[in-house]
Amino acid sequence: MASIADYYAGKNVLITGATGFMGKVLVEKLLRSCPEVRALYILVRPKAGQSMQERVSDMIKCKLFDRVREDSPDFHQKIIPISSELIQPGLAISPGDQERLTSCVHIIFHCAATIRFDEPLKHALQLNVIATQQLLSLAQKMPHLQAFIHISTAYANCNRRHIDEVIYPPPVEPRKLIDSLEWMDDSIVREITPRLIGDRPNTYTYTKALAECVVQKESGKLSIGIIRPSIVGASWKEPFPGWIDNFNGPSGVFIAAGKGILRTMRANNDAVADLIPVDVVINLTLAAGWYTAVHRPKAALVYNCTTGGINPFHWGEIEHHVMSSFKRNPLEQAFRRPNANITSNYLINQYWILVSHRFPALIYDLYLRLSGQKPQMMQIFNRLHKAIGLLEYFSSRDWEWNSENMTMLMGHLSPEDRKTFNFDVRQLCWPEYIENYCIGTKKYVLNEDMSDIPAARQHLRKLRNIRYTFNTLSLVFIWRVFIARSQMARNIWYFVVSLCFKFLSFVRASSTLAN
Ligand SMILES: CCCCCCCCCCCCCCCCCCCC(=O)SCCNC(=O)CCNC(=O)[C@H](O)C(C)(C)COP(=O)(O)OP(=O)(O)OC[C@H]1O[C@@H](n2cnc3c(N)ncnc32)[C@H](O)[C@@H]1OP(=O)(O)O
Ligand SMILES: NC(=O)C1=CN([C@@H]2O[C@H](COP(=O)(O)OP(=O)(O)OC[C@H]3O[C@@H](n4cnc5c(N)ncnc54)[C@H](OP(=O)(O)O)[C@@H]3O)[C@@H](O)[C@H]2O)C=CC1
Repeated sequence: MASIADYYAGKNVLITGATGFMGKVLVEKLLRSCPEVRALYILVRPKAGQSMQERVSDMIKCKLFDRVREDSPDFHQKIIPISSELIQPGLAISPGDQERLTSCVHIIFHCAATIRFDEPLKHALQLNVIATQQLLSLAQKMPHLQAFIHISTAYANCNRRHIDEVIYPPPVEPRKLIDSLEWMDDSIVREITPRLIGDRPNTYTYTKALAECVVQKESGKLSIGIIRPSIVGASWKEPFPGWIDNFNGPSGVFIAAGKGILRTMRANNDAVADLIPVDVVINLTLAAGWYTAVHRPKAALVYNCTTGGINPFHWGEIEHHVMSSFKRNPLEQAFRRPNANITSNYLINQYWILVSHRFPALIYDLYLRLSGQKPQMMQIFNRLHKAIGLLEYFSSRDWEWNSENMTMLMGHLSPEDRKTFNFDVRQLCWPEYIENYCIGTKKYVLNEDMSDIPAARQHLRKLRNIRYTFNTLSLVFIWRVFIARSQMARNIWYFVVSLCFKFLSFVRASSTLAN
């Protein structure tokens, strides 16, 4: 049987979401490990004042593409951007481009989605469900299409504790929901959203579940694979360890903790933290594309792409490794020393929010005001609390995913493909991965230089000294206030001071004797 790279040789691949986190890694890996692939058609929209072409040129200049640039400097010639806005009718693809795509595409990877947890339902539905439906309609017009790979999420069915590699019945018939929301005012939709999403935490997981059903409906006509990654994190090995370019999922939490801003968060120490490196997800995705095209399974195959059942790691362990990693490799200009704790107790968390978030923010904003600057810390904390509040659902619960199809797929790969498209997470060493992840957030998300680490360490020492001074002054202040008011407090104070003197005299005497 053809190897994965042999299969992709001469193939035209269509990718949505190629400018996103996972899409970029997919494009890079395809070009690097399947150098004979004919062309990658990527659906891109103009954004933030940049044309489609400008966005793609910026994308391929990024560090992620350094390795493929070295191997084949002309790699960009294989990337063919197609203008498309996925929430428009017909995906806003011009008739000429539609014809071009339908006549040549062999395989589709559908990565585009809105992954925001606070997305209004109508928009999430338009992008995650209706656009998927439109892409499937386009796919059906492609005579050479061999596989349609849809990227879902392991949390599409997070209202269940045990999740098999099956498509569960939808919470509502997608067509009915689409028809009803079409005529509804945004304010009405906002009001009924909690009722509609029911026991799911947000519109993202809800619409991703609906999208799976939409995809399943076409599985009689197309060869389909559905990839369900859990929490996608920085790369494990490829193209280099620790590559990450966004604040999503745990990355923003790690950075906020590394900067000393985040000191407390609600999470269950003993719950499995189902992180999965992005390169593992992409390797599995490419292998699933190959398998789907070669074996043409009759029903859509679902791949739960998770680590918890194979190589579990827990939030408590993550906390420990993140904190120690940022102490070894500190971020620049930290607000406080990194020292975050997770707790599952609501009240304890609220207490620490008050003491370790709100109080320091208040003092710092006061300092900014007094020095003629604009206060900003309270605002930063308000945004952080909003983001953390949306993530807590996932860090406080445990799920069990069955990942038999991942194992089955691995069994079908040749020894060579198993190395090139490695998704065997049994080999993942978590402490090393977390260390590289934290360094990756520093280097690639915050663009900080590793050569500045000594200065960052010096800054942490300065912060420690400020804390010691502040604590000492506070203690003295509190005692002085008490001493002025109560005889008993005064007695205790004199007792403590005399004890300290006695201890000091004892130390001095014993050091004189020793000399
Ligand atoms: C105590 C510490 C120890 C560490 C151990 C414990 C760690 C526990 C971590 C728990 C993490 C659990 C994560 C679970 C996720 C599972 C989900 C399932 C997986 C998926 O299928 S999808 C991927 C996940 N999706 C997301 O993560 C998206 C979530 N984000 C949002 O919904 C929105 O961004 C949010 C949070 C509502 C904020 O919206 P808004 O205020 O409108 O801000 P913007 O998004 O426009 O961003 C503005 C600006 O801020 C940057 N940003 C975004 N998030 C953060 C952040 N968390 N920290 C810092 N900065 C952030 C963003 O990049 C923007 O910057 P610009 O420069 O572009 O303006
Ligand atoms: N990140 C994670 O932890 C996980 C992600 N997933 C799934 O993986 C897939 C990729 O996620 P990820 O890469 O992290 O997401 P990103 O947000 O990084 O990327 C989303 C992509 O979709 C594109 N897109 C969004 N809206 C439109 C639109 N209206 N028209 C055209 N393109 C659009 C974006 O384009 P643009 O650059 O123009 O905005 C971008 O390329 C998603 O399906 C997600 O559900 C699953 C599990 C976990």
